[in-house]
Amino acid sequence: MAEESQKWVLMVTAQTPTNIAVIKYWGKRDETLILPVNDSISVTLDPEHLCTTTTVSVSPAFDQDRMWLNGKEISLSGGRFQSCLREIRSRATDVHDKEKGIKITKKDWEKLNVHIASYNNFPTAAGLASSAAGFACLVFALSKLMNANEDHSQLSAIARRGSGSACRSLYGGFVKWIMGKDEKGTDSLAVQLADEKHWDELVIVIAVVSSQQKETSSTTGMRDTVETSLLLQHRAKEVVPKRILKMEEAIKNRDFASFAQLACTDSNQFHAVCLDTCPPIFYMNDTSHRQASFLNLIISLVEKWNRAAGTPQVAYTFDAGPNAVLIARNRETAALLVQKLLFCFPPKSDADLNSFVLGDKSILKDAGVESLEAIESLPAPPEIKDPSQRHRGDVSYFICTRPGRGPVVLSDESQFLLNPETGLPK
Ligand SMILES: Nc1ncnc2c1ncn2[C@@H]1O[C@H](COP(=O)(O)OP(=O)(O)OP(=O)(O)O)[C@@H](O)[C@H]1O
Ligand SMILES: C[C@@](O)(CCOP(=O)(O)OP(=O)(O)O)CC(=O)O
Repeated sequence: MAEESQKWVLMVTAQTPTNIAVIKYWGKRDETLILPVNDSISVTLDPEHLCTTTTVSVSPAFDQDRMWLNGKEISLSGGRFQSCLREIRSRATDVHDKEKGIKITKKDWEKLNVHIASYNNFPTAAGLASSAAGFACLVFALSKLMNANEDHSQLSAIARRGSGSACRSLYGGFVKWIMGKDEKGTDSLAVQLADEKHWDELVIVIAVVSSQQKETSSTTGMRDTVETSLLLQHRAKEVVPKRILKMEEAIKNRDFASFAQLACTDSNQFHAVCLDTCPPIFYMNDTSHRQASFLNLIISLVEKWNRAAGTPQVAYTFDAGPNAVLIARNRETAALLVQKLLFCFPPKSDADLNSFVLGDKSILKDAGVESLEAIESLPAPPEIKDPSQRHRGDVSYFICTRPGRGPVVLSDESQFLLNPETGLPK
């Protein structure tokens, strides 16, 4: 270790995307190792719009491991954080920073403490996969700091110990989490099926209904499901294995009809499995009649539209919360989708369009909706039964995004979350 001073601080900052499952992970066969009961497939979302940024740092001056999440110090004592830290430390190798004159040997890493600061540019624990982006980013950044020469699949198996879905955020594009067979979980890891450029016409629109933290966490929910649902056993054994093969084919061939049909059916079955749990879990209409009508409307709109068009235009999928994720086959369809959504779910009258539609705002231009007045004069979608009923304010905001890239290291110091001199939050 650099003997002369205790002052040095070495740090790495990384940025990692979230992902949305199109074949869902729900249920563990091993709670501690986080081993799933079935394979799953996801699309990585563009980190330009939704991402986690994490700075990790090391210094002989740090007297314990510490972490700040979204500016607030949190405890690292939980088993999931401890597993990730332990697994990465055990793979650390020698680090030599010639510029700073710092040498850290493999053995030193056992004694050195780390400081971690992380920031999600979207709501945490609200069903937008913050744990996925968060743990993927933590593991990726630590692997760079500690020079753990593992490939992304090996890192994904470590991120899995933080949160199952996190393993899929180690890659961009289209990703499969292979459940694996090994009791120790060494083969339960993510692989990339295709990168984000393979199918870059897809446009993803997320309708955020509630940014509040949800009532039943995924972890507790899926534990109850494994214990009580017979439907889950059927799903994991009979349904998902076949669906995974079909979804891989659909992605490979950019076959949107098949992709959409599989994604919608799988989301619906995931929620059926939640209902089949004792006590039942209502992720899709958790808190209010308002939310239930939002979901009915969105699903029936997409289903009717797809049927009328003769082939699917849009896929929907819902995770462990009421937010809707809609995947449009191309930009043209996405513009139509945005028009229909804005007609049905206009913002409150005092809203500002700029904070109502986030992410890739250029879709608004394509949709011809560049002002609040334009939303008011949109034509009623033919799929809607009662055009006089507009559900004003039911959607908090929309995020327009697309399939995106995997983790990257950031070199711009202005994006670092820790002070390079002190290793404390900026
Ligand atoms: N940036 C981050 N770095 C490390 N851990 C994080 C980060 N963001 C969130 N987490 C962890 O994930 C937890 C939230 O996970 P949870 O599964 O409840 O919500 P979510 O991931 O946002 O929603 P969902 O999994 O349903 O999509 C936080 O309490 C924290 O432990
Ligand atoms: C509905 C899901 O989003 C469930 C995600 O569950 P988590 O990965 O959050 O659960 P833990 O492994 O217990 O941390 C479906 C999916 O992402 O595949």
